[in-house]
Amino acid sequence: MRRYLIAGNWKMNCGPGRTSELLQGIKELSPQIPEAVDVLVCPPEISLTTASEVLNDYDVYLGAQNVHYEDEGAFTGEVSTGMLKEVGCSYVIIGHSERREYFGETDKTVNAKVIKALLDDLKPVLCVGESLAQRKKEVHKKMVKKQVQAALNSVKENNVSDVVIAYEPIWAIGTGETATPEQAQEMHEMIRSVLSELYDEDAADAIRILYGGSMKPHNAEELLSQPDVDGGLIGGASLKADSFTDIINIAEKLS
Ligand SMILES: O=C(CO)COP(=O)(O)O
Repeated sequence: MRRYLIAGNWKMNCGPGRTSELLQGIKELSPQIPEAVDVLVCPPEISLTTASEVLNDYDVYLGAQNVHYEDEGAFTGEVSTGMLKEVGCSYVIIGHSERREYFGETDKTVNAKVIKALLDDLKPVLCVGESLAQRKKEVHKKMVKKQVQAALNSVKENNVSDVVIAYEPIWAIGTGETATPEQAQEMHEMIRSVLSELYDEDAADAIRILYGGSMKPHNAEELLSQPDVDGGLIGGASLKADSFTDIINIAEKLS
């Protein structure tokens, strides 16, 4: 049985001060994280240390939004897996469409980062998803399949269960437009079938596939009810304590 993972991608929002306030707000609204649900927050790098201190022994995982695939060296502006672990991260988002679009992330770098994260015991949240033009041309399944295959190249069956995949149609990110539950399920099912071509059935079955793209309290229930939707990677609605905890509670109700 896959556990729901409700993850907040804060993007370039919340310095240390706001991070502390937002996490305190979440703690107040949800002093006890429901047992059946895993919760993850991914603040900007500059706020990870503060987040780690505020979270302390609160049952919420900490993640970063990016990582480099080398251990150290002359890579201005980058951070390594070791640094992220040192400040308490256990997850890292890799290959978000914004990084692919604005920062030159490619299938090749995404693959190198996924491999490095797994090697160093960080769980990658691997993002895939098609653009509106690709969906209109009806090549979305082909594109997403290719992204999943490329990102998991050389990833072995014995540690693939630590990978989380986030299907995020680019046309639904920050637009208020959400994939319908049927569209989401269709893509998640396709991704799972790609996983079962690469790995045995049990391994493919254990991998969590999150939906991302304008997930809000009002649409979370129908999205999370889909059999292959195992959680959400939430942008805007994760920046408010009440909407984020509402989605956590919806996941608990469905568990
Ligand atoms: O990109 C996303 C999460 O990674 C989704 O962002 P929104 O929830 O703001 O659409």
